[in-house]
Amino acid sequence: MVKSRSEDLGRRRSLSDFDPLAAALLPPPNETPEEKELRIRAENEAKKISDGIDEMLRQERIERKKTRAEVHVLLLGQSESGKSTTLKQFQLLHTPSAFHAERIAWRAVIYLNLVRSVRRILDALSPEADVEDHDEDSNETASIIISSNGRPPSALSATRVPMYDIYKQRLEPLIELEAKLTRLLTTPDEEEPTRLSLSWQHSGVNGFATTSNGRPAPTIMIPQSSLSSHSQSLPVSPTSHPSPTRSNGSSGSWKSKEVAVHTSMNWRKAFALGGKSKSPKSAHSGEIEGWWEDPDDPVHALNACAPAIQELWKDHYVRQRLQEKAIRLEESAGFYLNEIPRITAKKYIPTNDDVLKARLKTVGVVEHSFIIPSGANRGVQWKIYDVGGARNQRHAWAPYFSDVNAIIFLAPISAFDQVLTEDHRINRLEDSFLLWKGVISNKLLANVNVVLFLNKCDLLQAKLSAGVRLNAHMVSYGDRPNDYDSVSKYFRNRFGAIHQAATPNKERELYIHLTAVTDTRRTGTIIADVRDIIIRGNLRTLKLV
Ligand SMILES: Nc1nc2c(ncn2[C@@H]2O[C@H](COP(=O)(O)OP(=O)(O)OP(=O)(O)O)[C@@H](O)[C@H]2O)c(=O)[nH]1
Ligand SMILES: [Mg+2]
Repeated sequence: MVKSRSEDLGRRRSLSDFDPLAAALLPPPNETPEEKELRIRAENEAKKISDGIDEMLRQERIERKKTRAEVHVLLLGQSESGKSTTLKQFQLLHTPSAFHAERIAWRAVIYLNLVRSVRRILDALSPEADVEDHDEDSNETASIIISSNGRPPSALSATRVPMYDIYKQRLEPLIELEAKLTRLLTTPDEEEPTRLSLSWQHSGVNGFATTSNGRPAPTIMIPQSSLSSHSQSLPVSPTSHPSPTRSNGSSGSWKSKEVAVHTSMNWRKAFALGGKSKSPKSAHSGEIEGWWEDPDDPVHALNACAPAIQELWKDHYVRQRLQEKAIRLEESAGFYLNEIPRITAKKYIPTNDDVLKARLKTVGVVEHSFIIPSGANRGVQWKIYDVGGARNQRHAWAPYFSDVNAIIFLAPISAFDQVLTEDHRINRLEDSFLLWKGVISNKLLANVNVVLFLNKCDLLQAKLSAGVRLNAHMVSYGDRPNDYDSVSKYFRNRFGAIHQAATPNKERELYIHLTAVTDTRRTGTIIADVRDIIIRGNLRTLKLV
C-alpha cells in the first residue's frame, strides 16, 4: 500500500523528534513516483547485498562454532589394555611441556613397579610360594599365563635357586622402601582423603567417591603387595601406616592389596619434591633437581640394592624358575629390570618411555583436556576420559555414555594366553570380545564414532615368535598359520564381525588400528589419524558438513 505524502510527513516529524537516524532514513518529503520507484529498486539491491553479508556472517559463525566444538572421547577396555598409556600419549603429543614437567614425579611409580617386580621374583623362588600361587583373591598385575590345557603351569619341576637366601637377605631393604614409596604417593594433604581399596566402596554413588557432577572422583590404584607375611590391606596415610614387617624367613604370599591414590597433581608434586618443598628447580626445564642430596630420598636404598637386583635378574636359575612358573615379567613392569643401572642411578630422570611404561591401575575416571593450537582442527577443545577397566570399575563407565562423541576401545590381543587378574577363570581375550560386544551394542552409543585399537601388537609378535600357539588357547583359530600377519588379521576380522552383527547403527564405520601404544612414534601417527576421523565423524553427526 502506498502511503500518502502527509502520512510520511507526519511519521517523519514524530520519529524525527525522537530518532534522528530514523528521520534520515525516511524518503524525501517531496518524492515523485519515479524517484520512489528508483529508490525502492536501490533499497532492494542494498537489501540483497545486506542479506548476502548476513548469510556470510552466519556461515562464519557456524565455522567458528565448529572450530570451537568440544570433542569428548572415552577410552574403554579391560584392565591393562593400555587406556592410561594411550592417555599419556595424548598428553605427550598435545601438552608436552606438562608431560615433561611431571616426569620426575613418576619416579615413585617406576621405583614401586621395579621393587614389586623384585618381590614377585623372590616370591616365585620361595619354596612356600607354590601352594599359594594363583590365589583368586590376588590382585597381582603381572601376567598370569595359562597353559594350553587351560590350567596354570605346574610347579612340580621346581628349580632350586642356590643363592635364594642370600638374595633375600640383600634385598630386604626393599620391603621398607616399598612402604616408603606408598607413603610418598599418598600424601596426607590430599584434598580428599586417600582411601583403601576396601573403604572407597563405601563412599559416593556405586562405591565411588563422586564429583559435583555426580561422576566418580578420579583416583588411581597402585598395585600393592602385602608388606608382611600376613596379607593385610595397606594403610595409606602416615598416621595409620604400620611399620613394615621384616621378612620372617618365609617370603610370605604374593597376594596383592591395592592402594587408591588420587590422580590430582598433589601426589606428583609431593614426590617431585621428595617431601621437601625447598628442593631446587632446574633453570632450564623447570624440573625439580637436587633430590639426590636428600639422604631420605628413596633412590639411595634402591641404588644400594642395585647390584643384588642385577645379579638376581641375571641368575639363570632364577630365569629358569620364572619360566617354569610361566611368569613373564617382561610383559609388565619387568621392563625396568633390564635397565637397573640407569633407573637406580642417583640422578635418574625418567625418560618419556619410562613414564609410558609405568603402571598405575586406574580407579574411577581420569579426565584430560587440551586444545589443538594449530592445523585444520585448531581451537577444538578435547576431553579424554580414561576409566578403570577392571571388572569392579566398569559400572562407572555408563554415566559418560550420554555425551561422548567417540570411543577408543582397546583390546590387548597379546593376552590370548592370559586370564583376568580379577577372575582367573576368564581368558582375557574372551573378556575383551564380550566387553566389545557390550559396548558397541549399547543404544546410547549408537551414533558415537568407534575406533578400535588392537593393542600390544609388539608383545603379540614376540609371543608368536617365541612359539606360543594361538590355537592352543583359542580352538576357533584352527590350523591357520601361527604368524603375526595371519593372527592379527584373524583378530581384526573377529572384532569386525562382532561389530557388524551387534551394532544398532549399521551405517557406522569402524576404524581398526593395530597398535603398540607404548611406541610413541607409531602411536603419534595413529592419534593424528584418529583425531581427524573423530572430528569428521563428529561433524557428520552434527550435520554441519
Ligand atoms: N609392551 C607393551 N606394553 C603396553 C602396551 N600398552 C600398554 N602397555 C603396558 O601395559 C600396562 C598396562 O597399561 P595401562 O595403560 O595402565 O592399562 P589400563 O587399560 O589403563 O589399565 P586399568 O587402569 O587397570 O584399566 C602398562 O605397564 C603399560 O606400559 C603395548 O602396546 N605394548
Ligand atoms: Mg588405567
